[in-house]
Amino acid sequence: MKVIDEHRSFGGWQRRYTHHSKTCGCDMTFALYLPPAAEHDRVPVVYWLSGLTCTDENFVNKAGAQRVAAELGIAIVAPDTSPRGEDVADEDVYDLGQGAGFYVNATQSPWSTHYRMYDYVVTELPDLLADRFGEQVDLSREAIAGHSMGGHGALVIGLRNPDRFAAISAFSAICNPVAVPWGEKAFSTYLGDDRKAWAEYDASDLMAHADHGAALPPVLLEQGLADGFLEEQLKPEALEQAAEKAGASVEVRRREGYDHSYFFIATFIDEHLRFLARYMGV
Ligand SMILES: N[C@@H](CCC(=O)N[C@@H](CSC=O)C(=O)NCC(=O)O)C(=O)O
Repeated sequence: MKVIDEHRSFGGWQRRYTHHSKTCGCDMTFALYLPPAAEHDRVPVVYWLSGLTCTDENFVNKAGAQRVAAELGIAIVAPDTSPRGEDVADEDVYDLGQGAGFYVNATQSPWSTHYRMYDYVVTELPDLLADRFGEQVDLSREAIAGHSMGGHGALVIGLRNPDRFAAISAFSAICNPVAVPWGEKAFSTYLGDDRKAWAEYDASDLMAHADHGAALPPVLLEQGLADGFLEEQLKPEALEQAAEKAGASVEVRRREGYDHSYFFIATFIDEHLRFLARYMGV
């Protein structure tokens, strides 16, 4: 593993790392913010999953999360959004291929060779953190967050691993991907035609069929009402209905005038990190 960039930030360190991923079969990049508290204590970890077209850098450079992460004493790890490289399958569109991994384990050729973002985020990345940063981060206190495609990833990963993740934060999330164009396109390409396989990666479906909704991690979902993707792609109402059916805790905050951009995320990221921190015992 190599450090490829580092900056002092609010008394801590914002770094980028590259490493070979066995799961994805290529080099992967991730960003890690370590707050000043990590110099003397093991701090809880928030995973941030970004959206379509993003790398590990968008959140780090645009969300302005470091100030409150430093204050609360939490680490934030932000992986890239897909495997990358010349040998990695791709499409010349923004919503499929590199930059659009959708946090699934692909089963269809040629995607299944490298596109294993679910396993990368759930297993390989935490194992790497435990191995390399075991004195700085406390992996018994984890929470997960994300935006748009990454909001979908955070919801699915959090809901499928309720014993691991204390809480879930999502901005402008794709809440019901099996029922919207972005999700239908990605899932039919990566997972094939069997819609039963799709349901394992649909937050609303997972929540609606949960045995014990009250045992799921609490969700805070932030949604701008001037978001151009809201009607066609995001469907927060499907998650709310599923939560009601399951008895799960989902709070959707609808914000007049806010769009899909990082200006929206930057406005409310402090509240979301405080929400996650509370459930991680900070
Ligand atoms: N057609 C647009 C769409 C790309 C876009 O809006 N990406 C969002 C995430 S959308 C859902 O996953 C994003 O976060 N962009 C990066 C940013 O820094 O704003 C396009 O190609 O631009």
